[in-house]
Amino acid sequence: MILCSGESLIDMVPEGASYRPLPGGAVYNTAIALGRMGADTGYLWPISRDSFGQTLLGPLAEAHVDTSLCPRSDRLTTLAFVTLTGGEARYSFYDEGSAGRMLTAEDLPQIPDRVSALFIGGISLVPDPCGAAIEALVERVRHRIPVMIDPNIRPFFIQNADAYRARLERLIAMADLVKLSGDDLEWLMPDLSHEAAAASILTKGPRVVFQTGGSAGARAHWSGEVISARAVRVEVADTIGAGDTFNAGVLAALDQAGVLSREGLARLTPEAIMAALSQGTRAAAITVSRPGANPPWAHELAALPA
Ligand SMILES: OC[C@H]1O[C@](O)(CO)[C@@H](O)[C@@H]1O
Repeated sequence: MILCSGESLIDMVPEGASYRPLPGGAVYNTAIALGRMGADTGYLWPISRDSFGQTLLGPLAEAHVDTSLCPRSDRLTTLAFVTLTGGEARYSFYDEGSAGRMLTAEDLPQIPDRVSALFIGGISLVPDPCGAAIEALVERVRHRIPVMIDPNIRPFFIQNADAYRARLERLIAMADLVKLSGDDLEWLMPDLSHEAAAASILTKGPRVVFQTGGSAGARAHWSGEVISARAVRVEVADTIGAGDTFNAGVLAALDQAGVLSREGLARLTPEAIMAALSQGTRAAAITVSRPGANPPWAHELAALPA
């Protein structure tokens, strides 16, 4: 089971003069996308007992995502108010004292043996105590199973840039797979080109660094090689959840290829990486073609022309 641990929240997406509440959160979106693609998926994050908590549980159940490891909380669900400029999304987060933000390492459940990979990322890596809790989780499992991280950096959310940078450095050094967008790479290494920054991250420990570039497609930096995939051309509704869905495509494809394990990643092939890039970009194309983070089901992915 691929376990996803990180924020779920409600995206308040502009609609006319008002907002439409839609389930979201980077890691939640990845869990939903994995479940919809048919991968054996679990989710670990505090779920509020408020009505938005119920709203978040519905899609997880529909996508057959195992939520038995999710602690329940009397604190509120995080909200993200979204501004859209030509489909490009920006976020303002309301997470002070929320169910997710207040997760501590002591709240973490025992991780069962059936968990075969861990995916982390998003704004939950930024503040404490939840950021420290995720770090503790990674330390507990990383010797047994592969870890993928997508920091999905939201600069306005970061209050202590030095502490966050230090945390990302530790997490990237512990991770096997890293995904970064062009914006993430610019934030991390403003003096380098995206290519050079991604290649440099590869030297910090991960086996593969995935670099996404929106309509320019995606690349994988691996063992001295760069493997590229073109983006699928679609009419963009908004970019919410594109990277999150890409991550799920990558993980699902590596899982299907039987290489999503510590030993498996040691025998990665260019073909397996290409299949991962292709599934990631195809899945992301469907998500951007519709409002909010609404990842594709397996049949929708299969129906997308090559
Ligand atoms: O998690 C932070 C934000 O990023 C998204 O996941 C999109 O990538 C949104 O659903 C959420 O508001």
